[in-house]
Amino acid sequence: MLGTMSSRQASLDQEVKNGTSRNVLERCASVNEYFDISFKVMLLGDSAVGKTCVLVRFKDGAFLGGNFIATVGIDFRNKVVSVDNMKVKLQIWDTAGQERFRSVTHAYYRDAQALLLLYDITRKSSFDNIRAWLTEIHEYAQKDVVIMLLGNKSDMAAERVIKHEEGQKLAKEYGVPFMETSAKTGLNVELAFHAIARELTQRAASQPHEPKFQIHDYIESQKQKSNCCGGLM
Ligand SMILES: Nc1nc2c(ncn2[C@@H]2O[C@H](COP(=O)(O)OP(=O)(O)OP(=O)(O)O)[C@@H](O)[C@H]2O)c(=O)[nH]1
Repeated sequence: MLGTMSSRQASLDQEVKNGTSRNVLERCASVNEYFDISFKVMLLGDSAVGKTCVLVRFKDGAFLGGNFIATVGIDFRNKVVSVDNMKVKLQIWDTAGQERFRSVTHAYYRDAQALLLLYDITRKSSFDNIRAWLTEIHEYAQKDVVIMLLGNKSDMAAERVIKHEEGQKLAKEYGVPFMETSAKTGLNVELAFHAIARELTQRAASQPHEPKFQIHDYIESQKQKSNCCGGLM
C-alpha cells in the first residue's frame, strides 16, 4: 500500500513537473495572457480548510459547494491582476492538505515567493496545526518568502470555535499579516491575493532578486574555483 502511494506521488510529481498532466496542459494553453511580472504563490493548510475553494473563488468568482473532493498531490491556476500600472501574473499552487501528500508538496516550497496559510475557523485542530505548518515552512521555503495567515469559512458564524482575536494573536506572534476569509461569500479573498501581488511587486521593484542572486552565485562559484586551483582573485 505504501509502495503504491509513493509511486503514485512520484508519478504525479513528475506529471506536474513535465507539464504532461492533462489539466496542467489545458491550463497552460488557456493562460497566454500578457503580463509584466510573474510570481508563484502556494496555498497551504490542513485538508478541508478551503484552499481549493479560496482559489476557485479568486480565479472564477464562484463557490465550490457540495461534496468535498480532496486535492490529490498538487494543482495550479494562473490569474493576472493589476498592480498600479503593471500586469502581475500569480501562478497559484493548490496543495493537498492530507499528510500522505506532504512529500510531493515539500518539493514546491522552495520556488514559492508567497504562501497563504489557511485554517478553518470552525475546526480547532486546523488552527492548532498552524504552528506545525510554520515550522515546515521554515524548513522548506525560501527565507524571504511572504506569508499570510487566513482564517477561512468566516461565513459559518454559528459553528465558529476560533475567535478573530486568536487568529490575530497567532499572526502577530509570527509577524505575519492576518485576515479572515470566506470562499462562500468571497469576503477578503480578492484582497488577500491583491495584497500578496502588491507586496511581491514592490519587493521586486526595490530589490530585483534574480540578477542579484545570479551575480552572487557566479561570484561565489568563481571564488571557489580560484581557491581550489590557484587562479584569479
Ligand atoms: N461555508 C463554507 N464552506 C467552505 C468554505 N471554503 C470551503 N468550504 C467547504 O469546505 C470543504 C473543503 O473545501 P476544499 O477547498 O476542498 O478544502 P481543501 O483545503 O482544498 O482540502 P484538501 O484538498 O484536502 O487540502 C468543501 O466542502 C467546501 O465546500 C467557506 O469559506 N465557507
